[in-house]
Amino acid sequence: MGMACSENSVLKAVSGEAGYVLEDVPHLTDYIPDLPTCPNPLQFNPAYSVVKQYFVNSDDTVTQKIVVHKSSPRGIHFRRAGPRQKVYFEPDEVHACIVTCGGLCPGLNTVIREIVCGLYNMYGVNRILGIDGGYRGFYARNTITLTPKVVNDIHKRGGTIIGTSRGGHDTSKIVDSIQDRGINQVYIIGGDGTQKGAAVIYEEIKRRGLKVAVAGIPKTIDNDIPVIDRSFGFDTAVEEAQRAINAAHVEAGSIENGVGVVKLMGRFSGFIAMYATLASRDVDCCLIPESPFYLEGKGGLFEYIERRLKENGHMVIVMAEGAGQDLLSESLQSMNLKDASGNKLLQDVGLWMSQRIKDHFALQTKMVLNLKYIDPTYMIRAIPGNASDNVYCTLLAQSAVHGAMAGYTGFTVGPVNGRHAYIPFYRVTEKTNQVVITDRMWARLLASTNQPSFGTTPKDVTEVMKEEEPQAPLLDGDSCNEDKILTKDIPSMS
Ligand SMILES: Nc1ncnc2c1ncn2[C@@H]1O[C@H](COP(=O)(O)OP(=O)(O)OP(=O)(O)O)[C@@H](O)[C@H]1O
Ligand SMILES: O=P(O)(O)OC[C@H]1O[C@](O)(CO)[C@@H](O)[C@@H]1O
Ligand SMILES: [Mg+2]
Repeated sequence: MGMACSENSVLKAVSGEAGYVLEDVPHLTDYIPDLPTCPNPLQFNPAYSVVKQYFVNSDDTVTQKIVVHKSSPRGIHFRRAGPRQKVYFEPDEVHACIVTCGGLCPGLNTVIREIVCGLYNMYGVNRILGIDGGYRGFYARNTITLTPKVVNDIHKRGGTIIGTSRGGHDTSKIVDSIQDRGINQVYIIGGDGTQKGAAVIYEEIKRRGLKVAVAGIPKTIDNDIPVIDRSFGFDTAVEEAQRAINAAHVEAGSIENGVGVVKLMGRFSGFIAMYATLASRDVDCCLIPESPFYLEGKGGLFEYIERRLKENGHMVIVMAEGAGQDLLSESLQSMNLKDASGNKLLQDVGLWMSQRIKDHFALQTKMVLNLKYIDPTYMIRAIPGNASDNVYCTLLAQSAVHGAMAGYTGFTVGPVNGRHAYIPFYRVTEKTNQVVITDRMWARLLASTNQPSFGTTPKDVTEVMKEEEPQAPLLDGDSCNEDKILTKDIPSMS
């Protein structure tokens, strides 16, 4: 049973006792009845034969909310990812393709590698194509044949061996190409825009009644995709950012009144800047889009820089690229440029800020200032995934493969409170996660940097808390995953 929800997608929800809700993902049998099944070939695989209860129980679900109160309803759950006893594709029937879209991210090649190896080694599938250069590659480019041999070493390289792009999403041309090539499993790796694109591809495939499974693997270096615990590549990016912050610290500490400014990625969310700052401990000020700040006057950034230099002789500032964009557009003429996907192009806040700091010290103070600006933006994402991201990418890829083989479609995969789950597209595209500045993680950061609150007084924080979380006190990271949008509309189906 389902009900209409946003755009064309149908909310497949099942409710149980004590406020339990399963937000399920679509299945090919929802629109193609009587599809034949066959036993999962994994049960004959010697590597897995020793594993007790290797197959996921068909009732297993993963809870979205891990912190609950005695009287809380059980809340939203997602279907647990993993291999099923029955599959809906014979191995030699499968013709899979993989596409990567949006910006680069460490671990992209690992996901590609593990989809290919998972399909080959676990399910005996040997027809897999890479779509060259993102969505437009479906209809504008030749495909790339992917085998375990071709992908063997690619996890050691940054980037994506099949290329990526922004823009160029023409749904009907893409689905025509899927149909013409006889593709029946589509693995789509990309960020929020890509997952929106995957959702419309799934809708069109369903409309045409095709036996084609569409699986999304969420990617974003900014770690701003809701529901999932974290996105792959984020850990690697934070680690790589340490090198830039170290360099800024060494430079600043070696010269009179040295200031190191480091700009990191994060258009709308400051997760990379926040985690890189917390990890480093050398940072005196972290500026993110979620936390407004100002430059001049009492309690402003310039006053803080002067004070830190007088106290300590040097300082390091880390900024997310989306921080202070309001200040920038006030002083520069706003350009309003967009990339091919329609994302707003930001102006270089790091350069602008560095110049403003230099001007302030030259014109308003008698202090010497030595400022070094470091912009490692692309260096933190054009590298291979680290060990932890590589393991994570393997699980994501295998979860996607198990899901598609089991006939699920129109889903994205990811860990929810540590367990991999199949999540409906709308859940990961309906909003973007941001750092919650009333959360304990941001408080930890402020305690570590000692930066000013820039007018965010305890009173303001209390007000925000009253509005945002009526009864939940500061739960670590929990408020990032709060969801208030669809749950109230779900009808009871018990
Ligand atoms: N609403 C949408 N419907 C269909 N396709 C979309 C939509 N939004 C974006 N796309 C397509 O998805 C692809 C990737 O989008 P985008 O460039 O915004 O990157 P992304 O997936 O959000 O990743 P990131 O932001 O991490 O770089 C593009 O080809 C774009 O045309
Ligand atoms: O310069 P590009 O390739 O468009 O990508 C830049 C953007 O991609 C992101 O990393 C998102 O993936 C943003 O943080 C950043 O602004
Ligand atoms: Mg995006």
